[in-house]
Parts: sequence; C-alpha cells; structure tokens
Amino acid sequence: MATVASSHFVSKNSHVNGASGLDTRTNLGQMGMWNQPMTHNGLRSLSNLDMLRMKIRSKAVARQAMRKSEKTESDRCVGNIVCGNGMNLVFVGAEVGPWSKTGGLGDVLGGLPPAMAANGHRVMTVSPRYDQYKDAWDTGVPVEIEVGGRVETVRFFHCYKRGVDRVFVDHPSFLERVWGKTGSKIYGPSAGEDYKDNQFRFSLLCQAALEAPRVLNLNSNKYFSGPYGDEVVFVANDWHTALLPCYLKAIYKPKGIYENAKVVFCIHNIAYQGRFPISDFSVLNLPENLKGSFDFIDGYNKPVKGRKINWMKAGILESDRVVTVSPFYAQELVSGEDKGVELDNIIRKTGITGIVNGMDIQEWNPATDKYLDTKYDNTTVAKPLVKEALQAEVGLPVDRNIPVIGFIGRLEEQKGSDILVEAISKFVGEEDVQIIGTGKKYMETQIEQLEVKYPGKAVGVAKFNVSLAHMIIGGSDFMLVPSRFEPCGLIQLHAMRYGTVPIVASTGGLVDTVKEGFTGFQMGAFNVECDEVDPADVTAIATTVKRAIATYGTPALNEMIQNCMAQDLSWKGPSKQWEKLLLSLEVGGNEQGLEGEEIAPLAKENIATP
Ligand SMILES: Nc1ncnc2c1ncn2[C@@H]1O[C@H](COP(=O)(O)OP(=O)(O)O[C@H]2O[C@H](CO)[C@@H](O)[C@H](O)[C@H]2O)[C@@H](O)[C@H]1O
Ligand SMILES: OC[C@H]1O[C@H](O[C@H]2[C@H](O)[C@@H](O)[C@@H](O[C@H]3[C@H](O)[C@@H](O)[C@@H](O)O[C@@H]3CO)O[C@@H]2CO)[C@H](O)[C@@H](O)[C@@H]1O
Repeated sequence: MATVASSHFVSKNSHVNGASGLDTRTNLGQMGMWNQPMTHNGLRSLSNLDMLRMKIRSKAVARQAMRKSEKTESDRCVGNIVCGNGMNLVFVGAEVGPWSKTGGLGDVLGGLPPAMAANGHRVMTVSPRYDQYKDAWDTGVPVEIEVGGRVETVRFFHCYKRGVDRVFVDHPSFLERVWGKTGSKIYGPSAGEDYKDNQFRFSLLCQAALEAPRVLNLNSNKYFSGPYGDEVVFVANDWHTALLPCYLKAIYKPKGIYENAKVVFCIHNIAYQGRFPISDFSVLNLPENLKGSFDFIDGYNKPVKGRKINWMKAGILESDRVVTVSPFYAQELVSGEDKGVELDNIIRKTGITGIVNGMDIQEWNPATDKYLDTKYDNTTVAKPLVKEALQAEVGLPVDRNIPVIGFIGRLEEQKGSDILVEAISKFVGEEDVQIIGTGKKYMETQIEQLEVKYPGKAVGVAKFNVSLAHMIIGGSDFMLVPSRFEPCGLIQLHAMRYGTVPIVASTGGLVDTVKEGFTGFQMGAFNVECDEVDPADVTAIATTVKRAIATYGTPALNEMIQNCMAQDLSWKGPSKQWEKLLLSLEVGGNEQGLEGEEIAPLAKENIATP
C-alpha cells in the first residue's frame, strides 16, 4: 500500500427452529454452537448422511411452507432487527476482513455479508483459519476431505458477528504457514511468490465450504437455527474458490445433495487466475469430464510452457452466474484479450453482471475512526488537524497550508506506483510527496527511496499498516489512484467519505464511482502493459495533479469535498443489487428479506475485533 502527499504530497437472516432434525445435539451455549451427532462427515462415507439430508431437506421444504402461511410482519421483525424469510447465503473466500486481509477481497468478504444479513438473509462466510482468532470458537466438528490422493481432516471454528456466521476452516496448511502474518503471507512466503501447495490448500477450502452448511448446527440468533441445509446460494470469490462449483457438480449433485443449490462466481481481479500445469488436474479430485472447463493455453512459460489448467476459467464456466465488482469493469472484461486477460471469450459466452462495491461505513467513518486522534464530520473543520498529525507521523514538515496527496495500494503493477514514482519528479518542485506501500520488492525500494530523492517532500512506507492507511485517508487533501486497471477500487470510496478528493485513472470501478469535476479528477485510461511505464501516463498524472492542486483552497474544491462526503457509499445499495441477482437464481424457498437498517442493531454490538 502506499500514500502520496503533494504540493504537499502524502505518497503512501422466521425463526427456523428445529431445521435440522438432528435430535441428538448438545447445546454448547454462548456461541450458539451445537455439537454434531456425527463425529466426522467424510466425502467418502456419505450414505447415512444422504438419508439424513433427505430428512433435512423435506423438513426445510415444510418449514418454508409454514413460514409463508403463518408468519405475520410483526412475527418476522422484532424491533429493528431485520429477519425476513430470506435466502441461505454462503460466501467463500481466501480472505475475510478483518480476520484476514491483504487487500480489497478481504474488505468485500468483510462488508457485503453483514449487509446481506441486514437485508434479512441467513449469511455465512467460509474462509481459512490463518490465525488463532480470539473470537472464533472450535465447533468440535471435523470433516474428512479427499484431495491430492490423500484424506485430510479439517475442523471448523465459528463466531457470529454483525449478523453473519463467520466460519473458519482449520488445517495446518493455513494456520502453521500464516500465523501472525495474515496481512502478508496468505498466498505465499512473500509478494509475488506462491506456496507450492496452493492448489491443495484452496481445494481444501472449497470442499470444506461445501460441507459447512450441512454439518454445522448453528444457533447464532433467535431467528435462525440448525444447519443451513441444501437450499443454499454459494458466492465463490476469485480463483481460490473456483473449484467449488466443480465439486458441487461432480460430487454432491449426483448424490442428490444440494440439488437446487446455485453458485455465483465473483471476479475481484482477473489478473489472478490460478494457472497451473495440466498434469495437476489429477490432484484436484475431479472427474475427467470436467477437464475441458479447465483447459487453457497461453503464450507464457509460467508456471510451465504450453497447455495448462486455469481455475478461474473453470469457476466461470461451472457457476450459474458470473459477477464482477463494477459495471465498467464488466464491460472491460469482455472488451478484448488484454483487459479480459485471455478469458474475455469465455466471459462473453457466460455473460457477466457488474455490481459496484460498497464500503464498510463502520470501519471507515471520520466521525468515529479509532485511528484518528481528531474526529471530524462534513464540516471538515477539524480535518487540517488530522493532516498535521499525518505529516508529523511520517516525518514531513507540519504545515496545514501545503496540499497533501496520498497513495495507498498493494505495490503491484496494477496499482501504478511505478508510474507515480516517475511522475513525482514532474510536479514535485515546490510540492511535497509522502508515500507508504507494501508489495513487490523492487516497488518497495522505489517507494522507500522517495524520501532520499525528495527530502522533506516525499515519504514512502513499505508496510501493511492499517493505522497509517486510516491516517492517510483522513489526513490527505487528495488521494491518487493511478491504476493500470482497477476492478472496483475501495481506496477512492474510503477517501471520498473522509472528504479527501480522488484523482483517478479512468478504468474499471474508478469510472463508475468518481465523477470528473464533481467528486474528483479523472486522468484518462492508462496503458495496461505492465512491463513498462508509458510516458503518456506519467504526463497524465503530472498534468492532473497540477490541475487538482490549482483548486486547493478554492470554493470549487470545497464543493467537491461536500459532494464526496454527501454520498451514500455504504453496502446498502450494492447489497440490494446483489439480493436481486441472487433471488433471480430461484433457489427453492428463497425469498426477499425485509427492508431494514443497513446493519441491524444486534449486529452493531458485534463488531469484529479479532
Ligand atoms: N499497505 C497497506 N496497509 C494497510 N492497508 C492497505 C495497504 N494496502 C492496501 N490496503 C488496504 O487494502 C484495501 C485495498 O482495496 P482495493 O479494492 O482498493 O484494492 P485490491 O486490489 O486489493 O482489491 C481487489 O478487489 C477489490 C474488491 O472487489 C476491488 O475493489 C479492487 O479493484 C481489486 O483490485 C483497502 O482497504 C486498503 O486500505
Ligand atoms: O485482496 C487483495 C487481492 O488478493 C487476491 O490476490 C492474490 C492472488 O489471488 C494470489 O494468487 C497472489 O497473487 C500472486 C500470484 O499468484 C503470483 O503468481 C504473482 O503474480 O504475484 C501475485 C501477487 O503476489 O496474491 C494476490 C494478493 O497479493 C485476490 O485474488 C485479489 O482480487 C485481491 O485484489
């Protein structure tokens, strides 16, 4: 991540009792966990369970019918807590904030599920247990999973926060590797380097996620209890979860399990597809007839030359719907090979829906932000104090009259920090620049060198630092987002809520969320070729930054600040679009939840603090 600063630049879901029919459970109390009558639930020994499932399914159908006939509005809604009949939703992802996060994927898995719960749906997330989360308890439910020719046991940890069942898959390949480093070592030992067994790890995640709704007797609140059962919509996120629709189709549905379940595959970033040697298909525990969905040829030697398997391709093809995180990015993905990263032809066939991301308005709220010594609101009267605190924090001259430009992003080619570094020399002159960032080694070095090149004017911090990220969002006047491509982008949303005006490249969600001259500045689209810095892009940054700085202190900028802060950037709107799309899948018994607050009061009391 990084934030730039300038003329001062800071670069751097009624009541579903007895849903299960599993009479032998033991209430474990506080956490709402019930012990499973079965000690394990391996994919190899499903016969008894199949019968049990049939029982669950028929009870579920009966329950749905009862709900519809007997429930009145007041039964369904107690106080302000939204508890419509709703859908059973299971979001699956490699990251879920705040427990695990290397970037925006974690934010979305953190923020969208509570918003869906607040819309009246029963919502679970399933992600790995990378750390000993102090708020997540062992359910005592082990599951045996076959992967790579061996049988592995995973356990489920659970907590209930903000209306969502947060389920964490426990296996040594997650915990032992990543413990204490959930901000950086989720995918590999260092940025750009992957764990060799990532296919094994994420296969485990996908299979565990298919087991969780069936084996976990959850009693998290008085409106829902028992297992989620079979009538589920899974939302799989990015390549790590692409095997889920494949296992559903190949292993579960043929056994009569999850017959009506559906999968939505959400693309957060098509740059990461999970391409592996074709020979690795044999370790995935999938039948040969699915191989075609994975089959992929590209011109690269990485990880091997020639024919490959492509997880994301299979995820797209085997899911019921494909979604991405902004309408403009959806258009870009089908526009050609470069922006569709060689999956454009596949997505053109399946179709894709773009729903812009929301942001977590609890974590990111200038009036309550725990990382800011001084809180502020849309009067922005106290914002200069936050700026001064930021300047002092990063060691730049403290002067509220100098415009400060921030930059925050994973230091990957995507984010354009390398273009920014070149552009700084073109406008730094009398301006100051501060940068913080984390990512690929050479980009870290570039960022860290800024204060050597531009002493007193630019600072780079190559670290994943949540507190500093909040200070930069709050303390900067402008936020620079020079991305080569940006599926949605959350930085500009965070910035706008804090009255920090975004200066953005005209790509993906940045086009959908930042309006030129009204809520920010557009720089035009950049060259998506990641191996070089295009001089035209350098010029575009320099020119637009100068244009933005020229508005500093003017009524025009003040108006833009007010426009930025007046927007509802929460998950409320996007979650309604998600609801519409998910309902259209017509999974048995699914209904619209009841309109209510964005985050139910009960949920508000349960803000996650891992
Ligand atoms: N060094 C650092 N220290 C602390 N926090 C840091 C940090 N670097 C980044 N962050 C945080 O990580 C998040 C980044 O989110 P983005 O959506 O902007 O980008 P990302 O590319 O990771 O996400 C991808 O998925 C999301 C979600 O769909 C899409 O919005 C996006 O376009 C797509 O690329 C922000 O919350 C930011 O504060
Ligand atoms: O939330 C931040 C992003 O997290 C995910 O991206 C990760 C990606 O899925 C992983 O595969 C890995 O990417 C590395 C890639 O595998 C490797 O070959 C090399 O190109 O370096 C990449 C970066 O290290 O790490 C990514 C996170 O850095 C998620 O898929 C994205 O949508 C999120 O933006």
